Amino acid sequence: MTAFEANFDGLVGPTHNYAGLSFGNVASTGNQNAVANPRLAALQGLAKMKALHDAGFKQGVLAPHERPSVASLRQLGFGGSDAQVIARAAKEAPAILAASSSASTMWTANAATVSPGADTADGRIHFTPANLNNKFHRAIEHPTTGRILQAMFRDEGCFAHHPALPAQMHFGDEGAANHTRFCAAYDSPGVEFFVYGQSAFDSRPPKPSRFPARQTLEASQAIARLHGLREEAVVFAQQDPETIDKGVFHNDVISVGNANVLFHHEKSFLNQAEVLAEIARKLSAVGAQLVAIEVPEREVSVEQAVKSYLFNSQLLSKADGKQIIVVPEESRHIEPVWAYLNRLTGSGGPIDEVRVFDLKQSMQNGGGPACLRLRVAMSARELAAVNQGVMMSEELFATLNAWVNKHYRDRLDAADLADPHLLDECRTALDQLTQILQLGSVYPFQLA
Ligand SMILES: NCCC[C@H](NC(=O)CCC(=O)O)C(=O)O
Repeated sequence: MTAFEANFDGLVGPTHNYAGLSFGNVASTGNQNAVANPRLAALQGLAKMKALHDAGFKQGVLAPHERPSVASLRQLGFGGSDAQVIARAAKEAPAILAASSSASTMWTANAATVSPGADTADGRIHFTPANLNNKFHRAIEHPTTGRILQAMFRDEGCFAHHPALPAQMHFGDEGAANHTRFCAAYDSPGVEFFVYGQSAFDSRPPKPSRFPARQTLEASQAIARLHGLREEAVVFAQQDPETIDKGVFHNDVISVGNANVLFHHEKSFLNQAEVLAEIARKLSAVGAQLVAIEVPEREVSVEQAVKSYLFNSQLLSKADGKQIIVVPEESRHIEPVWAYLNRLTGSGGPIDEVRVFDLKQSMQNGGGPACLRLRVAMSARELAAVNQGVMMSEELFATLNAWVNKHYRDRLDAADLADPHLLDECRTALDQLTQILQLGSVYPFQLA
């Protein structure tokens, strides 16, 4: 194989907690004030990374951010020393302190949109960090995310970095969670599939009525322009607004694609038949045959898909050409979903193996296997140009496990967020992490 898809998983940060911050994400609001275990969360994520590395897949690590974000709190008028900033926010605005403390950067499917070099006008891999404009706790991620991505993908001959789109609802962008790429091979031209929740400048198409549509058509179109994608190799589709109202806050909760396969629910997109036909037509022009695996509502309902995160799975291509589906434990516990998975892998189709991971700490905030990873399709030359400090290995796994066990608490609730020591613990840990991952200085406390 001369080309690869590498998965960069978000390492869970030391402040992982359940603050109920994401209206429209039913797991997040449903688990508000549950007690979190940041150490376990990080170890669960690392175990998935290591298992996929051991199975022969290219696996990297994306570093967490400095939290609480003192800079954000200062911007909102909390002053004094760092400890005073936290004490004032805890007293006057605990909800804002909680939002500034979220470890939400673990969900790296929302870190950026990435277009491989085979698709872009200049042949480089293009990255645009997502502005995550719909939620305050996520909107503060992109400046540091951009610095970390640049520290990982430094080689200007291979990688191009754009700033996030304007931080405005018209250009709400949630990154790769709403983006899929189909192809015959990872280093041959593909079709990039952008799924949006609403059009910001056109009021005619239907919109969800209960929950927000986070991604706009106009944001997706801007990314396609910035990355220099060919019109004949791009498909835009609107997510079915009724499913957004049932808790499908990102497209990766209702569909997942890899190579020439699109695994999706019957209720994923508006005008679904036309969308699938357009993907198939554009994909055949680049030499691949779309295999669309559609799960009917009568076999797995949208509600069961949201509870189980069946579609928030990873599809990974094996050397034999078949694909593994990586699902969370919750998929095993919902009977119709597990029965479906068994039929799927026994059907003789492209997906012939299931791997199950316990990611409960992340799942309780609405983040499954697919949310935790950012995909970058690369040639062998591009892969060699990545900062090798972030690539998973036996040694890095052992180092990161020890690092987590040394620095992370095993219990964190809302009251703990007022503890000024938490910021010190986070900074000490991250300072070491940037050395382990060879990132240089990327955090506000390192740049001050
Ligand atoms: N791709 C999965 C993203 C999950 C994320 N959850 C959160 O931010 C919940 C945080 C909290 O409620 O504490 C979100 O909704 O954007």
